[in-house]
Amino acid sequence: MKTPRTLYDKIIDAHTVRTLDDKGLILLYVDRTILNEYTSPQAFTGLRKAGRKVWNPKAALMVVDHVNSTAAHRTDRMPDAGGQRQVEYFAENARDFGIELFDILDKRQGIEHVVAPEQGLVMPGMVVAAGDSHTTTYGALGAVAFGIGTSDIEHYLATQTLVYRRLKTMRVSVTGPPAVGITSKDIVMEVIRRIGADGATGYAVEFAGDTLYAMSVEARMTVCTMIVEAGARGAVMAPDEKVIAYIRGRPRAPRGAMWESAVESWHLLKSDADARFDRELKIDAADVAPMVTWGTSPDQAATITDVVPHPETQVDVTRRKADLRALEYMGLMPGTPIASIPISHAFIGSCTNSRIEDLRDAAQVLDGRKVAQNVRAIVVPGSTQVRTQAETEGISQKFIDAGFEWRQSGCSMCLAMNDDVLKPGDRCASSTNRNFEGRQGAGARTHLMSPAMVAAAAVEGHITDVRKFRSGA
Ligand SMILES: CC(C)[C@H](C(=O)O)[C@@H](O)C(=O)O
Ligand code: SF4
Repeated sequence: MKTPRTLYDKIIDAHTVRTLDDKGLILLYVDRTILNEYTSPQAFTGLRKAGRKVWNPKAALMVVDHVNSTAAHRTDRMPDAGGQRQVEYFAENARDFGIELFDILDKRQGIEHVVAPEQGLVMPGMVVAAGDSHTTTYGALGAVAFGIGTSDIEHYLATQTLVYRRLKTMRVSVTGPPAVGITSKDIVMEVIRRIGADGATGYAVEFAGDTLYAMSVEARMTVCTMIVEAGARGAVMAPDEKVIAYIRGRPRAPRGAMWESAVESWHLLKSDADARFDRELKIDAADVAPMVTWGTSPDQAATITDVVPHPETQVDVTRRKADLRALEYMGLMPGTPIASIPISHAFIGSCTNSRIEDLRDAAQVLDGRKVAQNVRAIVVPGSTQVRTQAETEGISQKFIDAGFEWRQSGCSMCLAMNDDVLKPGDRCASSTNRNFEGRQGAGARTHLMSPAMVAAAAVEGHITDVRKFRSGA
């Protein structure tokens, strides 16, 4: 009898070129990569020095996303000289190595993790590795996907393979209907709070359970993106009919007979019923409430009805110290209700939460309301296509009417690598995924939450419970 296998193991087995040791080290075939201007330059320099070519230029796409401006009328000039050099070298590499590039003025440009699914470049059963940790996003489409470092990018480009150590497997099952107004962002933040910022280190996480399958593919991308913040080095979900419908007809999706046979094989992609996972986590969706981070690590989070915790109640000494330091950086007193913390900025964007349905959800909260006077609110669509669609649907107008700045796409204020940078002491309600010290600018304070929660905070001028803005809540 065959040993039952997890979906992760099935996909990795199907891509194993050679076993390199008896502890899970393998030579792994990788189907595709996406390159950005920030992590790829050294890889190309390495190839140039060694006089190597890219093995299969068609299996890569280059997208500018981290360093570019998101100004409404942007040009192809980058905000600073460093970014300009990166983008110019990026274009030179695209030309010299024959790889397709979506540059900053291309109407298909955007954050790589939004663009690749949008183009139909990622499909179930694939292995996708790319120079950005949030590559795990593609797990939502049934691919095993993970971030790699610069030397691995070079190895991949030259050979289409990686020296890869198999991960342990963790299944996160979320079941039952969520309470009204709860998003997949709240669910993944709750998972991270429970298992900790290193809880998934060394694991590939498979998301399972009816809750996420009842949600859209975009909502599933949010959980697969953000599980990186628990240390996961890979994410995957068995594809269902929604995934197939999502991919059908996209520019790079197969067509005709190829499509039919692909779909047939995708139906087989699931973990065996009795497959054993190294770790299991079960969450009842009804227990999840809107989540907000109060600290400087994504697991320093609380529900909207909680208060900022008292570090002295923390038994673990290391965690107590980390909590104290975080509260100092965040300028927060223990016992302060989360739903009273004033903000100076509101940011909706990032690969975690900048897809069309995130914008629709936030716009619904904003409908007929205004951003509080002392708040600067910014919305940055995940791609130029998302931006165009939001304009067609009238969503952009709702943001503008409420007092949000309507921007061009890019990573923007998710990280201080372009001109969207906060000042020391600024406090931002943010739909992003990282709240590290200085992430949005030196001395700036980040509170992670769902896009709808950011919209609600923007309106009230302080962090607040979005459920009171929701009809039916
Ligand atoms: C710049 C890049 C290396 C980085 C990542 O890998 O995640 C960035 O996208 C981030 O979100 O911090
Ligand atoms: S949006 Fe943020 S998390 Fe996503 S790739 Fe860009 S910088 Fe990284």
